[in-house]
Amino acid sequence: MASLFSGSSRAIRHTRVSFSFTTSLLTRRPIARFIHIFRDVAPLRSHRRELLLDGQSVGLVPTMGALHHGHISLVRAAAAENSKVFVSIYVNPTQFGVHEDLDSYPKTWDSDLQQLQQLDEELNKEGKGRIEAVFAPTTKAMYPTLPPDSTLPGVGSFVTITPIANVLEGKSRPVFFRGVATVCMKLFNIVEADRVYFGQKDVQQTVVIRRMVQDFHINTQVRIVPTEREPDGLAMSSRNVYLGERRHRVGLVLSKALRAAENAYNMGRTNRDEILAFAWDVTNRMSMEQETLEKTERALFEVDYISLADPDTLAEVETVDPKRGAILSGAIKMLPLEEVEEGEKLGLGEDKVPVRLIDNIPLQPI
Ligand SMILES: Nc1ncnc2c1ncn2[C@@H]1O[C@H](COP(=O)(O)OP(=O)(O)OP(=O)(O)O)[C@@H](O)[C@H]1O
Ligand SMILES: CC(C)(CO)[C@@H](O)C(=O)[O-]
Ligand code: BAL
Repeated sequence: MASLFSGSSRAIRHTRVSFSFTTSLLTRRPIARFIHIFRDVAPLRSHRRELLLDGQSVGLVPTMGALHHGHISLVRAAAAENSKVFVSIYVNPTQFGVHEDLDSYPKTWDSDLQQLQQLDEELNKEGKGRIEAVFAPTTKAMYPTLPPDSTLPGVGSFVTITPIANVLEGKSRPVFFRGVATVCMKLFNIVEADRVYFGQKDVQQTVVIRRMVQDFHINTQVRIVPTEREPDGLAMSSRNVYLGERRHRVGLVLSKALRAAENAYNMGRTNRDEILAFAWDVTNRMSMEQETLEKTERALFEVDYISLADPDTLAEVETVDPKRGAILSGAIKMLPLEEVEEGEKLGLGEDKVPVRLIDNIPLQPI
């Protein structure tokens, strides 16, 4: 098996193979095709320059790894309208608060590469754009001068997008969007993609990124890809691996609550309190139901927020303007299980890790 590295000596030397085959029209012999892996900025830039001179279009999919179908759908969207796709995999420290789950964030490098390799082979068969490179930078490459700082005062160079970054997720995670905007600015400057791809699941992130691109005149198009869900409706998320069967089942309360509120809007309601009452009814009932159960049967959760907000500013709205639509969103924290049963299907970390779940439904303008 060949080792995998980009054309540069400074790129990662990873012992796994990551290549797919493309067939030469002349010889009909398979030609090994590498997905380049870059760990540093300079070799990626020189490769990017070659692609530019060759007239190739580039789509960038920023991720933190632990890839699932949600990420795959972003890569597919990128491959549908670009000849080359770059996927970044980097668990960015500055978007995690000091007490958040940076250390326990799932890391599945081998499986990530395998998934990308398999997807690239599918894209080849479908005649779509191809996965050209994975950018998995070191922290020194991403934060070249000062080490990344996650404290609120924050020493270093940061991008802040206010007031959008201060509400909803930003209220509970005060450094989150500063970290996201900062790392995305770096990624956009490094890759200089024609288009960048983000998931609807992290709706506030999409609003922050759109605003950043507009305000800083970044020369890229922002594309938003619909939320991929499990068959039961749970929004896919890398953190779902921490949910065992019990917390997964109870965690569905969030998507059900938002769905109930969406139905109220679709039935003609536009008043905030009326719409949100349907969502709160679902979460309150589930909460009460869980509290009556034994510790070995229940999964407790806390609702952080349920919001009805303007699609562009995420400011809360009193009435939905049907011409603008709105964003219904919510966040809950699944608490660790108090007691587990023998043989119970547990998540990674045996369901002792609290898990924050977020979800949203865009209320479409009519
Ligand atoms: N279910 C999903 N459907 C569509 N896009 C998704 C989904 N989940 C994540 N994404 C998008 O993938 C990109 C990378 O996200 P990330 O790597 O943080 O994964 P994640 O599943 O959101 O992880 P977590 O929420 O646990 O941090 C983001 O643009 C995110 O919105
Ligand atoms: C956009 C992102 C990759 C920045 O670290 C991250 O916030 C994510 O995965 O959604
Ligand atoms: N998907 C957003 C990254 C985070 O929650 O940290």
